[in-house]
Amino acid sequence: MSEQVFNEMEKQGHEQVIFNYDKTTGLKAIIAIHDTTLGPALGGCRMMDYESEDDALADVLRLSKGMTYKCGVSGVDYGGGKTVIIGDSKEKSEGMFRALGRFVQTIRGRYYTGTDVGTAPDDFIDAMRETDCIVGRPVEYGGGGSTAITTAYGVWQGLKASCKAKYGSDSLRGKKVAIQGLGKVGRLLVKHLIEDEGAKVVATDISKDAIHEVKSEYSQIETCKPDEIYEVDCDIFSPSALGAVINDFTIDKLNCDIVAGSANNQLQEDKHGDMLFEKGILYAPDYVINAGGLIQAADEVKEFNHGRVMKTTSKIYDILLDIYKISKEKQVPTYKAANILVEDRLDTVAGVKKNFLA
Ligand SMILES: NC(=O)c1ccc[n+]([C@@H]2O[C@H](COP(=O)([O-])OP(=O)(O)OC[C@H]3O[C@@H](n4cnc5c(N)ncnc54)[C@H](O)[C@@H]3O)[C@@H](O)[C@H]2O)c1
Repeated sequence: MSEQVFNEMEKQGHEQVIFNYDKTTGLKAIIAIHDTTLGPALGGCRMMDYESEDDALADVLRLSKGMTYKCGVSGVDYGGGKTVIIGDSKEKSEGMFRALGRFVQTIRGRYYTGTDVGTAPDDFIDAMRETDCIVGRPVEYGGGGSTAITTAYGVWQGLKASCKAKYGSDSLRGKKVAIQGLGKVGRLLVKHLIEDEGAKVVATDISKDAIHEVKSEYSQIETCKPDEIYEVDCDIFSPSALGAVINDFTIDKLNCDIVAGSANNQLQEDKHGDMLFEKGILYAPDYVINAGGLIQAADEVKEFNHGRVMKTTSKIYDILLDIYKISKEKQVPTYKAANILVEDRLDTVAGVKKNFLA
């Protein structure tokens, strides 16, 4: 087992993997720190009933590496980390999160964590009793509140940059955007598109209530059935519900010039990013365009400031333009261009840091 772990760490470039077991609560948590070139590692804590410890380890290694790229591209001074708790999220307890807090504290500021799938901001109130290294805190505890506002703002900026790259102008006036999912982020995106841009919106959701609520505010939007959204004749398809929506079954249905939305892991596999590129559909890499929430969480490490968060989030516009430029110059799909941008930043910062002792 340990040989396997080291092989994987070497292959994926991890710095540290910590196995934590608390004998009082039975907490089993793995913390992975991928890369701290840019600063302390940052990444949420996922709680899942993994089928095996190997599955949990594979997940934490994959997710922590992903955080290095997400932090790197967003311009924040943090590296990639992640925690997984092995267990049923219905069986959470104060003790478990206090124990997690104590383990995180032992890493002494090299890693900050917070909520992810299976955990909620309130769980970390217990962890905060034992550690200073918690982000995504409830507002009463110095947190920034819902990240949906920042995320939707960043997605809006990303849509504008994508239009600039594709059509030469960043105006969305008259552009048709097909939105999949009218949840916390999707409905705020509708607001930006209608009120700030004068765009046309076609939207769908599996929840009739969600559609009704958004329609009652913006009667001008069109709606369609959930499985019809891929085929809508539009300028931009904006996934804002689920992952893996760009896949073998949907890709030929797409009738858009741009794919740009908030959902995580939109490409089922990398090859689907290659296919979008070959079809001439501009893809805004998901971890870049949806980085607003991460930027907000990172800001909490110092002292949350809404204005600063929005300012940093607005840079998603320029970052995407840089990625599109690399993609065009090197003739590589945009998801690969984003990785090139991050790796260049890591090399530069590592170089600067080793030049002399500051
Ligand atoms: N909230 C954030 O700050 C944030 C940050 C980064 C990424 N994301 C990602 O953005 C996406 C949206 O986030 P959210 O916070 O709005 O989530 P949410 O749960 O509030 O909303 C998701 C919406 O999608 C709908 N939906 C589910 N399956 C659907 C389907 N098959 N077709 C159409 N609609 C469907 C749901 O009914 C719900 O209304 C998620 O993928 C999330 O992981 C969110």
